[in-house]
Amino acid sequence: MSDLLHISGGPTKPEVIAISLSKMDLKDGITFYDVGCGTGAVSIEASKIARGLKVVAIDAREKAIDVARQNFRNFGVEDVTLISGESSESIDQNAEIGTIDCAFVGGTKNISKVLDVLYKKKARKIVVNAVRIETVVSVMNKMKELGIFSEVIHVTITRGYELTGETMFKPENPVYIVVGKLQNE
Ligand SMILES: C[S@@+](CC[C@H](N)C(=O)[O-])C[C@H]1O[C@@H](n2cnc3c(N)ncnc32)[C@H](O)[C@@H]1O
Repeated sequence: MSDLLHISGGPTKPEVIAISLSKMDLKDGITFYDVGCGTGAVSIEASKIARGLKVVAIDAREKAIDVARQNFRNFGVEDVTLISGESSESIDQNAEIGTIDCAFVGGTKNISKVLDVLYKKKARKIVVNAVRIETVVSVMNKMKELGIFSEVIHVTITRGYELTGETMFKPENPVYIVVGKLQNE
């Protein structure tokens, strides 16, 4: 198996991906949006959970799209549409977008507009990762305004590493996971 190609800002830590995806109830054949996909690591893990996942991966950085494309090829993610652009505009303008079952939002620029557009497209489950407290508060407030706020989780990971033949632990930056779902979910 190839190593995942990295890019600045990514990949999302595997433990954070695991918790985020556990909130989505992924099932075979559903449509999964990776908003601010970076390396594509989240879509790759989601594809391991649900066979036949239809992935739509969006990033505003051309470099991220190139890296994600290579990672998808290397990890055998086949049913994937890559979109280069600002996600609030790309999702809104893409007339072909049908159902959005689950959306993972790892890139929070213009987050209020992104949430508006995901709500407009009736995304059933939305999971946002954020690291800045101001972003967390605005995501929570926006989800409450839309009537979709479900829960917020603060995740800290402390990873062991070897030091002089023994084991020390080093904390990584905390991540907040904000979950939104449509009322009937
Ligand atoms: C923290 S990185 C995402 C990491 C990714 N989940 C991974 O595992 O590699 C955030 C990414 O979101 C993108 N991004 C942020 N806001 C965006 C937006 N509104 N539309 C499209 N891409 C966005 C950035 O270009 C960046 O590549």
